[in-house]
Amino acid sequence: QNAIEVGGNEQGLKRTGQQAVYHDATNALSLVEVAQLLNEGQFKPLSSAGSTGLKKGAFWSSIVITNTFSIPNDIFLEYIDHQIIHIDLYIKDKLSGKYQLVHQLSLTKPFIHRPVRSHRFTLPLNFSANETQEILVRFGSDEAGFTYPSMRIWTADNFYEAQTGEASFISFLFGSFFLMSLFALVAGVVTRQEVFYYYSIYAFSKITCWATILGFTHQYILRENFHWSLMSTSGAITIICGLLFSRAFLKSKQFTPKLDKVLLLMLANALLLLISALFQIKVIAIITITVALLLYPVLIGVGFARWRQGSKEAGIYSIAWSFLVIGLIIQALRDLGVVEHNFINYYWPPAASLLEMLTIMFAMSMMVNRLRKEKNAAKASYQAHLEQSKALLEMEVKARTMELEQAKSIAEQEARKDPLTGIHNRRSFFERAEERLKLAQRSQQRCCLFVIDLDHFKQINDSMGHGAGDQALCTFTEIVNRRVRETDVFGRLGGEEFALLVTEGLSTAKLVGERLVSDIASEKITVNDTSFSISASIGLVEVNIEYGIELAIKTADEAMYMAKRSGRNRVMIGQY
Ligand SMILES: Nc1nc2c(ncn2[C@@H]2O[C@H](COP(=O)(O)OP(=O)(O)OP(=O)(O)O)[C@@H](O)[C@H]2O)c(=O)[nH]1
Repeated sequence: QNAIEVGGNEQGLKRTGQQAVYHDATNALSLVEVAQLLNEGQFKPLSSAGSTGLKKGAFWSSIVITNTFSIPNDIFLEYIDHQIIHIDLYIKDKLSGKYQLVHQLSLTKPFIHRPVRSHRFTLPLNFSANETQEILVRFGSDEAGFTYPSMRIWTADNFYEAQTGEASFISFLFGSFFLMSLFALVAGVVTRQEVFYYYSIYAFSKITCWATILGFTHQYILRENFHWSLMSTSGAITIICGLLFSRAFLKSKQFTPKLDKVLLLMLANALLLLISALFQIKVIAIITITVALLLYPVLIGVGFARWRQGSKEAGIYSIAWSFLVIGLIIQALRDLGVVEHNFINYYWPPAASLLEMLTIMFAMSMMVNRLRKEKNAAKASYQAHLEQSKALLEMEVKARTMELEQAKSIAEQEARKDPLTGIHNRRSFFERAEERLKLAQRSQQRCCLFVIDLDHFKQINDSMGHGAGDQALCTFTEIVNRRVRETDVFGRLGGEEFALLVTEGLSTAKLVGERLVSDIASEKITVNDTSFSISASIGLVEVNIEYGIELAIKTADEAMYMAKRSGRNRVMIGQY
């Protein structure tokens, strides 16, 4: 077997390689038996690239290393993947020719037992000047597991320097997850959108998941009691959080109910993974985690379906989830030994996870923007609706007020009218007459007042009936109305007694009165084929405006009675 030459500046670029590997599928071979197999030439190059794939038992690797340095050299062998259950390292004793156990590292042991405090298994070897050491390494897992039977070769100083660089990258990764989790939590409190809380928990679960898978939980938190099942547990929690977040963000239950059923199945599978991890049932854990990861692309489909329905942010979500799925596919290809392990495919899954979270954050900012726009639009439409209702209400109030005013004015007019004849009633006559007298006083006009009473009206009622009496009253009103002018005030004082105020001097008024008497007497009234005529007695007085209307009425009334006494059907002038 060719020796690997190491110098004083090894930077982890050289590997112990997989040139001489033996698979002990029974996991029962002793060190002596394995050394025998090596001597018999049973150690062969590994057929797959890097990883052994999911296999039971242990893998043994034979390595020969020569220190080309002419002084002693401290060399570190670093296992290339995050975790393995057991690594045992044996060195051939130069005197006895037998292999002797030098390091026994195990994931189940407290972290403190590791000879190098690193999250990946690292085994130190001391070489004297130009020394060659024959090494056997046993890579073991309790049941079936992935193994990369190769290790990076470092000189101690370079190893610690590289660790510092890696720590910066990890700090950035976890710091970003933490900030996103915190930011989403605040956004949840502010917006009251439960999707932000899901995102916050999901982002936080990524920290616990990657910290556990990459070995930091063992290094810093659970130093005493770490178990492989914690990796599955943290993975299950992240898958559950991711599914819960996705269902809330994509609203799959509402808009893609069929695909949502698949998501529920995925949730059930993730729960089974969680339970099998908690109860440390490795076979079910491996099956369920494989199913979970194989079904991950379904979420890209749900996002795509929602995007087709018009949700832009769901499209961005699909892109984000694609980053994660591509990362996981690369990891799977590496784990299965299809592609060679390298630094990029080692860190791509957590980096893709960060890229996924950042992209989803962007999708959520789009969602918030959309919600804000929708809220503003709803507010504007509500405002418009409110203003429209207000305008309608104002119009309604105006119309109602107008109707009321009209009704009021009609009622007022009605209140002033005599219901039978339609002329002013007593109260209205007095109001109008007073107004008229004031006007006349201002324009120095003369006014005369008639008090008119129908003659023997009781007889009409008694002989022809009340209806005929009413008819006579109406006909009488019409006759007077024909004679009155706009400036005159004509009203019914009560019963068959009327008053008429005219803006005329006494002589003209007397003529008017006589014409009225003759008009009334000459009018024939026909009720039920029976014709009859009426007559009226009129008392006339020239109004002394200073004395007011009441006294004028009284005086004219007396004159009217004089006319009655003098034989009726005539005009008599009264004196104050
Ligand atoms: N049909 C009718 N009759 C009325 C109305 N108002 C009052 N009367 C009647 O008018 C009559 C007035 O009668 P009297 O006061 O005795 O006077 P008269 O019969 O006209 O006699 P002289 O005035 O002396 O000519 C009464 O019979 C009242 O009932 C009315 O609105 N309609």
